Amino acid sequence: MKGPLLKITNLSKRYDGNKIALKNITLEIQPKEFVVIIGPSGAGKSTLIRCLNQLVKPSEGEIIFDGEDISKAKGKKLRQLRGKIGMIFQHYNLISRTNVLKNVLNGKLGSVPFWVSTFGLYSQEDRLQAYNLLKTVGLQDSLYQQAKDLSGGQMQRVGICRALMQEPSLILADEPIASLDPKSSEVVMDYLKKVTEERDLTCIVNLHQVEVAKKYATRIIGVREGEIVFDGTSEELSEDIIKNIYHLPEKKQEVILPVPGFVAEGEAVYE
Ligand SMILES: Nc1ncnc2c1ncn2[C@@H]1O[C@H](COP(=O)(O)OP(=O)(O)OP(=O)(O)O)[C@@H](O)[C@H]1O
Repeated sequence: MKGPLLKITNLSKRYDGNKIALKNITLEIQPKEFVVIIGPSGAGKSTLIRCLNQLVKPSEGEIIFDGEDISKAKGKKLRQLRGKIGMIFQHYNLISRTNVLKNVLNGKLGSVPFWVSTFGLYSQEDRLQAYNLLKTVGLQDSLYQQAKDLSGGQMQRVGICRALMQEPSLILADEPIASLDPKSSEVVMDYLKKVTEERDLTCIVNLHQVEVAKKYATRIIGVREGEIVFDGTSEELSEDIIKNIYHLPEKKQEVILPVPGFVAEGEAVYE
């Protein structure tokens, strides 16, 4: 593909008509990039990722994905574009009382008639594809286990397979390791990086952990208060820049005056 996979121009998001979560974001993402978005809580990372597939409706701006404006797409067109974007969630979003194989096959939902999924009539080819994906992430022995019986790390590996089942060109991962311990986080990130590289996919991941971002990203975007304040490589992300991304404007120190006659709990009163 020639040109960027994503071209975001003047993207803004205002929640409830007033809370500004994104301010005029302009950004291009090239095919095969592994982009990690970092920034403090409330910076707008999730909003940015979710605007890309219209899980959150942008207030202003344009998002050209694969040559088409996804920000204005509706109905069939939107479903078709979303079909090319796999999504991975912090809380996995698996069907807990359904087995691993069926959860992965659900990735096909957008591209098969409803009765195929309702009655579990997936083709042999689809089943084989799901099995091969699960094998890639080391879960070939858990096909018939219910999702609820898996560990968090295993659930997220199923989440990765479900996203890949769509055969997307873009993967969006919204805090994929925020609920995992460091070891499982590493396993999940290793697999995510491996499967996206092997398939030449573009990946955009939101992360809280700067060290993890530096280890995996080909490009890091720092967001602060709805704006991009850094865009560069892991090597370029210096300590000072990290401080700047995570630094919030200093709040005015509130002076708390003692209330006459008030005695705090546990406080001794000396006459
Ligand atoms: N549905 C919503 N309605 C109103 N305000 C929202 C909504 N979702 C997010 N916000 C606000 O928009 C801003 C950006 O939130 P967002 O979740 O995108 O940040 P974030 O960087 O992903 O934070 P975190 O790392 O904590 O998930 C925050 O001030 C948040 O309170």
